[in-house]
This record gives sequence, structure tokens and C-alpha cells, in this order.
Amino acid sequence: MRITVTGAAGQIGYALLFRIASGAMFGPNTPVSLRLLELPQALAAAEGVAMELDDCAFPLLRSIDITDDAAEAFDRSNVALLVGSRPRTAGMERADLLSANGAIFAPQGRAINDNAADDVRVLVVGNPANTNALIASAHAPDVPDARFTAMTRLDHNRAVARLAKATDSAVASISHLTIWGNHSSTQYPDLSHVLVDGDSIDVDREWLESDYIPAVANRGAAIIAARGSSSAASAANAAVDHMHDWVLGTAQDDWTSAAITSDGSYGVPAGLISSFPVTSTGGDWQIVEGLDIDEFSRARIDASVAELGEERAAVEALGLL
Ligand SMILES: NC(=O)C1=CN([C@@H]2O[C@H](COP(=O)(O)OP(=O)(O)OC[C@H]3O[C@@H](n4cnc5c(N)ncnc54)[C@H](O)[C@@H]3O)[C@@H](O)[C@H]2O)C=CC1
Ligand SMILES: O=C([O-])CC(=O)C(=O)O
Repeated sequence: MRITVTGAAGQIGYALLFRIASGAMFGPNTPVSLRLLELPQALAAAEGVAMELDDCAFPLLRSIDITDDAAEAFDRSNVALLVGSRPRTAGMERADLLSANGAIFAPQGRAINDNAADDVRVLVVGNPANTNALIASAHAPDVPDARFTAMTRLDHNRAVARLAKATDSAVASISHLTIWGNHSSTQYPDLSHVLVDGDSIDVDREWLESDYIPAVANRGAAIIAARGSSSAASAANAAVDHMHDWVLGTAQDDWTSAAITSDGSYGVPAGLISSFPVTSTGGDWQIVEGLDIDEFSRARIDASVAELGEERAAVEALGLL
């Protein structure tokens, strides 16, 4: 498996590369070759990470290549993990952020289009993840839209863990939870179909609205406040989970959450990259269809999807689509 990681010398890269090389992403029987794409000024740091990877003597790790050239980095890639991005800094307007990221994700989309393997699967982690994925996909016309995804698995895992605590149950006993919409504070963690140990639960509306939903949606900010920098190990873990389930399949009798290109399901405009309840079989994500969406959920989904629509309009206006 040829795996390209962008932003490889960053915080998430440092947590992610060792998990991939150890076999956590694709299992103990799949050798991996890593390609690290970095900015010129971070190539030396990437070399240092590669030295440490060597020093782990991972049996599955076949090679490590480091480059600042996207065409080289995505050459015959089966998996592209787009982590490096331009974070929002104080005083930056959304248009500035989207434009700075357009300058990263448009060329990377083209480089994937022109160089990656036919089966390439792309996960965008760098924020704003959904819209960065949309930009990359738009610049890769020969790669099916279904191969471009954005990460909401960290939100999903956060939501599962918080519900497990709230219900005093084991993480493994929670199933059928969904993150809808954008990987932003408008995301909607939906408990309406959740089962705990196979049983549906009564959810207190006041707790849901004033505690649970805001806590999950703002967990990234809480981690930044506590740690002084953003979630890295948990983000890397979520990327491992996302790619593992996409390629090897989701657990039976459950679903997970991933941001994938909408086919119009659940009233999400076709073409937006939005989080849905999904399963994966045969290496393809499928949206779980036919769930009842009550009025409360409808309003929350619509609000997050409206934000995605605004981001799409903004990048269209910037000529990035
Ligand atoms: N979707 C999600 O759930 C989450 C997303 N994130 C996002 O992930 C991104 C990365 O986070 P960290 O690793 O903590 O940031 P970081 O700042 O530690 O590392 C980013 C790395 O990307 C590199 N980079 C920037 N532009 C690049 C380009 N054009 N090509 C290649 N490399 C490039 C930088 O040199 C840097 O080494 C951020 O946008 C962050 O907001 C973080 C946590 C969760
Ligand atoms: O909030 C941030 O900047 C990082 C992020 O995406 C998260 O932790 O969910």
C-alpha cells in the first residue's frame, strides 16, 4: 500500500505515521510505503521523523520517501491523507482562509488526478476539511467523487466516548450514532437512533441541547484550551479508523460517520461533501438510507448543511471550483 501523508512533519503527522507503519491502518499483513509531502522549510523535520520511523524497525514498513513536490509525493499512491493545511489565524476572514487553502488543495487535487493509482482513496483532515476536500475533488476530474472524503470520525469518536460516560456504559456497547454535516461547530451529533447494549435510549432534550451537542461540537476548542495546541493523537487515531473501515469494512450491525459526496440523500444538496451515517463494504462507502429524521434533527442537519453551502459558494466565488 503506497500511502502519502501531507503535512507529515506536523503534530498529527507525528502521531499518525507511526500508527500506519505499525499496521494499525490496514492490518498486520499489508506492507506499507510512506511518502511524506512537506513544505521546503519543514523537510528537515520530516527527515527527523523518518529517522525515528527507521529506528522502530517496523516489519511492515518498506520505504519512506520525503519530498516537497506533489507530483512525486502522489506518484502511484493508493491512499492520500491530506493533513497539511493553512490554519485560521487571529483576524483572518473565512474568505482569506478558503483562498489560502485553495492554493494548497487545488494543486494537490491536480497532482492526485495526474499521478495517483487508479484506486486512490483520499481523506482530507486539514481544516476546513469538508470544503478542502471539495476543492481537491473539483481539481481531480478523472478520480471519482466517491474517492474524496473528509474526516468527521474524530467527532464520531468523541460523541461515542461522551455518551458512554453519560450512560455509564462501555464504549463498545454504543452503536448507531451519527455525525451530520460539517466538521465545524455546526455539526450535529445525532442520538435519535443510538442503541446502548442493543436498546434504544431516552434522551433528555435539555441535556442534549445544553450539554451534549455543544460539548461534542466544541471539543476541539476545549482540547486547544487545555493542551495549548489542537488534537493530534486523537485526530491521527480517527484517520486510522476512517481508512481502516473504508478499505477493510465497517463493523457488522453498526455504522460510522464520514464526510462523503452527497447524492442528495436526506435533503443534502448533491455534490456537497457532508457527514452522513455510512457503512463500507467492498471498499466503498454507502450512506445508510431510510432513517427517520425528526423535526429537531432536521433543523440541526439543515443548519450545518447550509454552512457547507455557504462555504461552497465562497470558494466558487473565488474561482476555486
Ligand atoms: N478533521 C479533523 O477532525 C481535525 C483536523 N485538524 C486539522 O488538521 C490540520 C493539521 O493539524 P496539525 O498537524 O496539528 O498542524 P501542524 O501545524 O502541526 O502541521 C501542519 C503541517 O502541514 C505542513 N503543510 C502546510 N502546508 C502544506 C502543504 N501545502 N503541503 C504539505 N505540507 C504542508 C506544515 O509545514 C506543517 O508541518 C489543521 O488544519 C487542523 O486544524 C486537526 C484536528 C482534527
Ligand atoms: O478545532 C480545531 O482547530 C481542530 C479540529 O478540527 C478538532 O479538534 O476537531
